[in-house]
Amino acid sequence: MAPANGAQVVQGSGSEFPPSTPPQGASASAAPVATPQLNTITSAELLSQPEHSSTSTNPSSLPPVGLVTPTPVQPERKRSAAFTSDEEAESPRTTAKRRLFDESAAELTLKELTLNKLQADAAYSPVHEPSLITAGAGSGKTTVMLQRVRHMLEQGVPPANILMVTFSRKAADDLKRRLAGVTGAEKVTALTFHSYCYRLIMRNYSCLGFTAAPTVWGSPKVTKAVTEEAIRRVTLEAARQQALEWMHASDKLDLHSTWEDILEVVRSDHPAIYARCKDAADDSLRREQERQAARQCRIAEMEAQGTPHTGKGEDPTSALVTVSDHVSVMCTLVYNALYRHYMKTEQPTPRAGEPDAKIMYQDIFKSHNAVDFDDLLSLAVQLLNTHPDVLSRERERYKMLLVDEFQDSNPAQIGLVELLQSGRGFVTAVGDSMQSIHGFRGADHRSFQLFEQAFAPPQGPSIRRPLDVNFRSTPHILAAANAAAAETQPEPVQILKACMYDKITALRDELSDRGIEFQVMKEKPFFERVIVKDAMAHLQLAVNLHDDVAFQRLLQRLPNRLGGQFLDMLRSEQAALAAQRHISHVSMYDAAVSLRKGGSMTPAMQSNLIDHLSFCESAAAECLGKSPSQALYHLLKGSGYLDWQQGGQSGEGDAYNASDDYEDEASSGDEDQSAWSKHAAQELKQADLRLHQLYGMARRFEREWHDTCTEVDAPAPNGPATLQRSAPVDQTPQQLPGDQQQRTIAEDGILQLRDFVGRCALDALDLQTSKKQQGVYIGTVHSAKGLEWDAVWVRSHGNLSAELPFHYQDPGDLPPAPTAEHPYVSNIRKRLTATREEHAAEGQRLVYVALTRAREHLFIFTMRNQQEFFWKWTWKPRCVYNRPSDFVKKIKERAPECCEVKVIRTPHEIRKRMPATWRHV
Ligand SMILES: Nc1ncnc2c1ncn2[C@@H]1O[C@H](COP(=O)(O)OP(=O)(O)OP(=O)(O)O)[C@@H](O)[C@H]1O
Repeated sequence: MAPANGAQVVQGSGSEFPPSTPPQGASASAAPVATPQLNTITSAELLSQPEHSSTSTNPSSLPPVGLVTPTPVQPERKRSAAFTSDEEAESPRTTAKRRLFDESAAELTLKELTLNKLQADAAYSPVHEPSLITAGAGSGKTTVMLQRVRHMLEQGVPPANILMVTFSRKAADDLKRRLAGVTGAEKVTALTFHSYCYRLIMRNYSCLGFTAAPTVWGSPKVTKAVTEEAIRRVTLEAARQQALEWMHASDKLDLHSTWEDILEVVRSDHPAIYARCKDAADDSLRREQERQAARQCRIAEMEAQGTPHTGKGEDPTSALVTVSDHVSVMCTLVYNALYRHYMKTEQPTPRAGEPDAKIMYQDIFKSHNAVDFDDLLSLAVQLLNTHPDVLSRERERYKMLLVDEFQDSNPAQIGLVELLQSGRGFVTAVGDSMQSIHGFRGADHRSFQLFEQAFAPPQGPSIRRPLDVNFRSTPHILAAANAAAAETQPEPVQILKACMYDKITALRDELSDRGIEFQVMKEKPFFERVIVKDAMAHLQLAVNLHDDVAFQRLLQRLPNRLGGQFLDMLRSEQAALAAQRHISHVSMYDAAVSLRKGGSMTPAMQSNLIDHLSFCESAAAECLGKSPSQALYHLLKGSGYLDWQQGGQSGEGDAYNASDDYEDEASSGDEDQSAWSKHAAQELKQADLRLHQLYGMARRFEREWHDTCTEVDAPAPNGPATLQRSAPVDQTPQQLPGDQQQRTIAEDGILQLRDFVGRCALDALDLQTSKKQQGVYIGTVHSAKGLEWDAVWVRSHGNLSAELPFHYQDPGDLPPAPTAEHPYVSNIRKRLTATREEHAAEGQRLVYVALTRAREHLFIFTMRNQQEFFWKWTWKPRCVYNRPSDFVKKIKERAPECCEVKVIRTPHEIRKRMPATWRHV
């Protein structure tokens, strides 16, 4: 039988590998486990084949790092077949497009792949043994991980017990996609670290002190507002403590005195100071009121002219500001005045223990029943550490754990893996230290060592499984990548692919001959669209009435919207209620209920408020027993939003071009829709394609959810008693009687809805990529990690390391640190000033990742001159001269045979035409 990659293979005999033992817990008398029926090559055969001379598994025969050993053998891939076979029958344009953009055409399915010896060793080692697969880019690490899952399934591990974890949603989807066709694989769970943690927290929220399943907040706007609020609260609290110390002589004050008490004492003991501060604070209040009044007038004028007020520019996070600004200004002024006063009269005593901004920050989230995206991991670890029952349930549920891209794990992620697998080690980790590009957000470069310390048996054999052949890129591409990263010692890899350098010019000629245009995909992310945000706010409110961001959004976006004047009343009511109840935060919903009872409003406002609240209150009940897609439809209908959209009255400035980013997720793979579901989908489609797309996402989520959550969950402390399901929720399960059945379906629905809302919140924060196959994918190197394309264009200017999310800055360029900087702020400062060496090394790895994404064609652009905006205390445009990146120079020096240098346009033209120039390669 001819192997897919041109190598001769023999059927695996089973004697080559240690015989597999059944997974722990299986009966000792169980029938012997079948040897994997996959083609394998013995090392002897490998060595005996001339075309594989460079793939010897003897480490001493590996070429020196940075050198490439091209061989004349090119593995036959599906892609190659597609290039030659039916080409004549197709129009030239279609063929060329398919060649460039059809990712799936380039891929061999798992069953078709023939693993080499090292890959087979790694994939088929006993499933209950820990394994650390480390190798360079394109060497098949992910492929081996998937083969290992397939092996586990063949060994009888229940699919529901297998959890694959990776770093982005796209990568998780990709794992599932590549497993398609393997029996049982649809029930295997593939999640990102964050979504796993969110699921865990959502099912056990009360153990962490939440009142309901928390909402995930992570958008930069929200976190910035919370950070500001936390810093303000910390500053005020520190000032309060200091003011108390200065005024210790006053018998009217003690440790628990509030700012109101302090102000009262200042008013009686220091009337002059008080009067000065009060005047200044009143002045600032008056100015704020004038600003608000002017804004109201503008809105009223716009409405009178028939111009819809879109709410654009309004900051939904302003809802987070709960401490009255006026009080805050007053306190700061008094603090400063007291400081000056006591500095003159006596030596101030040193401050007492500083309040912690991080704790304050988390408290603010908790008071909103929300969690910060970045805290999901540490909260999950905290949960598992403090609740052994939850931990043992999780260990029981996911016995087998496989982690991709392990080099990017941070300490919390490593801790999570250790917790879930401590004492047994049914865990496989896969990674490449050369591709560690998340150091800026805390990834720990010692992750492999920590893994070995945790799971390798002290005196036993090594658990490292190296791989040695790059199956992805042409020799020239790999030589260029190795040259670019030469100083950072990449894992050595050899080449199995033939040189395809001559094809680069062929591709260029082909493109221009056929008039193919590049389609640039740089859409506004789906979850950033106004209509999608509106629809999501409906769902968010249904699962958490106290989600202020969603509450405020609907307040201002639904047809009977309540304007800015009402919002001001609501905020004052929130502050008043919080003060009255001696708590830090009262939700907008609670404040609105209080206003409904007796607020001084106009009758129109009153009636709109009553309508709005009755919709919000019925939303949660409405969703009980409904799947996310059903809930979405019913909520949009119930609030009047759907009809409003159908009437085309929303008048949003979010013009939608149907060809932009629409994917018909509702129909694909969803053939067994009920008549009701078809009708709902149709109605949503008529209203707006994006609503239809969201509905499709919900349907897809439901199918996956049922695939991966069908086993019985042990009763969670706050979750439903049972989660038994075998049928989709729009069909009635037969096995449960009466009330119990009703209750289970209802609880199941709300749990599923929460899960869906959480998933969408995480997706909105994940790297935004389109799933569209057609067109050029444009993204960051970070978002391209783990993926591959036939042709890759890399834009380089200066140095790619300048593209790292945290720029290196000379400490001298940073604003001077205040004398008493809070530790939280100094931490951020420290991250900003990572050493120049650390930054440069991560930049080099970034280059390596970028270049190794290419299968056959790699273009690197360096612009000599370009207009740039750069940050130097102010935004200023200026034209800068770019010296070629260091890595471009390195490639030219070390691998000159690999590159062709070509000037494609004058700098002026490039400047004028970017990004359209990308079309004219
Ligand atoms: N034994 C094999 N025969 C043929 N092709 C293979 C083999 N192993 C892997 N490949 C192909 O090589 C390419 C790279 O594989 P994979 O993505 O698993 O590598 P990786 O090591 O995870 O890469 P990276 O570190 O860059 O993410 C894929 O197209 C895969 O199908």
